[in-house]
Amino acid sequence: MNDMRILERDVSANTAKITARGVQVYYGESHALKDVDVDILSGTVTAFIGPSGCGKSTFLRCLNRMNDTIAICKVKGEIRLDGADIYDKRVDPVVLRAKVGMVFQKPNPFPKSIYDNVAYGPKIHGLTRSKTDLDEIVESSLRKAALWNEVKDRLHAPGTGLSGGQQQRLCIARAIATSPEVLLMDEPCSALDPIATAQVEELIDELRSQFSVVIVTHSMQQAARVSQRTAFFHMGHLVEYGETGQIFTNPKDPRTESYITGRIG
Ligand SMILES: Nc1ncnc2c1ncn2[C@@H]1O[C@H](COP(=O)(O)OP(=O)(O)OP(=O)(O)O)[C@@H](O)[C@H]1O
Repeated sequence: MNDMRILERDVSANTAKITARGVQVYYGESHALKDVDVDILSGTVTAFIGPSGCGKSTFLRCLNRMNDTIAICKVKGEIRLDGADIYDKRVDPVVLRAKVGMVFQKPNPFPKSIYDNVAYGPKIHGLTRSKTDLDEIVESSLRKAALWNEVKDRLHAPGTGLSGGQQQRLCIARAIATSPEVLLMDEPCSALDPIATAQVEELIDELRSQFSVVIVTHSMQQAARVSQRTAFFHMGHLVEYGETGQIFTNPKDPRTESYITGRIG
C-alpha cells in the first residue's frame, strides 16, 4: 500500500448527514445485507469497499431508494437524512433522488443534447423560473463537473457524442444540477481510462466541500486517494467503518486486513 496517498484530513467535526440503523435487505428469500449501522458524515467522501457481491451497491442504492425499483427487493431498518426517515410513506422517492443524486458505473447520458442532459432535472423539479436561470444552472453544473471548457461551444451537440470520461463528467453535472446534498457514485471510474479517472477523482475531492459523497469502488488505491472514511463490507455485513488511514494501515478486524492485503477478494 506504499503507493497510496492516504488523506488524513480531520473530518471528526463533521456531523452525520445520513444515519442508517439495523438495515436489512432481502432479494426474495436471499438476505443480502445484514444489520448495517452507519453514519455518513457531511463534507466527507466515504468509500464502500469489499469483495464482489458483498452488498456495497445494494447498500448504496438504499440511500436514495433506488432499490424501490427492484420488485423483489425489500429494505428493513431505518435510514435518515438530516434526521428525517427517507422510507416514510410521505417521502416522494423522485424528490429524494434529487437530494441524494446518483452517478452510475457506466456513463449513461440521456439521448439529448449536452445542455438538455443537465437542464432536465432542474426543469422537472421546477427549480428555475426563467431561461436565464436555467442557463446559469447548466453552466455552473458543467463548471463544477470540470467539463464547461470542453463543451461550452457545443452545448447543443448530443451528450452521447462525448468521450467516455466526458460523458461521466456530464452525468456528474446532471446529478449536481438539482443541488443535491449527497452524491452517490457506484464505481464511477470503472469504465474510464487513467486520465479520465484522475479527472473524476480530482472532481470528487472538490465536490465534497458542497456535498457528502459516497463512492463504491473496487480499487483500494482509489478509496485511499479520494475518501476520508471507509466502510468495508463482507458477505452482507458492514465489518469495519472508520477513518480511511486507519482502515488501510491499522484495520481492527482480521477480515478487513485480509481484504486490504489481498488475501480475500
Ligand atoms: N437485482 C437483484 N436481484 C437479486 N439479487 C441481487 C440483485 N442485486 C444484487 N443482488 C444480490 O445481492 C448481493 C449483493 O450484491 P451487490 O451488487 O450489492 O454487491 P456488490 O458488493 O456491489 O458487488 P460488486 O462489487 O460485484 O458490484 C449479491 O449476492 C447479489 O447477487
